[in-house]
Amino acid sequence: MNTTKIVVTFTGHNDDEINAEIRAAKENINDFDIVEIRGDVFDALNREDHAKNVRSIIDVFKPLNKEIIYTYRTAKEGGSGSKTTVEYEALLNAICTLMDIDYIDIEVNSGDKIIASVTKTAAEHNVKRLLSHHDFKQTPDTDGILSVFKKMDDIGGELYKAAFFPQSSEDVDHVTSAVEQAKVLYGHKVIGISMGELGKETRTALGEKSSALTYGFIMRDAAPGQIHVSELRQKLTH
Ligand SMILES: O=C1C[C@@](O)(C(=O)O)C[C@@H](O)[C@@H]1O
Repeated sequence: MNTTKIVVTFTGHNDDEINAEIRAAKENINDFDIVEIRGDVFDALNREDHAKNVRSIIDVFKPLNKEIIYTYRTAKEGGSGSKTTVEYEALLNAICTLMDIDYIDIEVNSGDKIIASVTKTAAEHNVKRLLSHHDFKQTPDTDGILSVFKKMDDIGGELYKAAFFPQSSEDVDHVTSAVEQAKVLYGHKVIGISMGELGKETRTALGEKSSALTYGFIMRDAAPGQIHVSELRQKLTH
């Protein structure tokens, strides 16, 4: 049986875009299990408006039994977030404290101090940790990817996600074999993504090579190679 959960990534910047995404997601309600809110797209907004947008998405989808991931993807890791490390830490702590979310995405390269601080706040508010690592330029070999998952396991969290950009089909294979081996070591908490056209197969992998989560879009892709959630559901069901 396939156990990969489908995440829909929301990237709307303003009320109109967010409402359009909410409408489209409600029309495809069976095609995803989790909503990812990308807080970095609200970077131009003040704190109140950022919070209002996050809450407006949570308020629709929690009652519909969808889990929520809050992600603030920094520019260093391919997002549009330009907050300083101090602001990043404060934002993640505030979100864990104030919002009814299930998972907080923590970039493992953000440093021990931030990870420890967000870990403490997340535990106090029953929020699970999704540790993440992204490289939009290249892909290490299988051992290199396994060392990223090992670092995550040394820190500890409920989900470990690593996303890389492939230059060749061998790079894609490095991701799938690392996922397969990391699952043996750490269980069904590993997510491996090879981005772009070349890596699309990693988003619909089944069986031993499957990830705990796969990320897709409802209106527009949030990362190269993302697939519409309806296609993900179809591919993962058949
Ligand atoms: O890390 C990930 C995965 C992702 O980058 C992707 O390739 O689908 C999309 C992001 O929104 C998410 O936080």
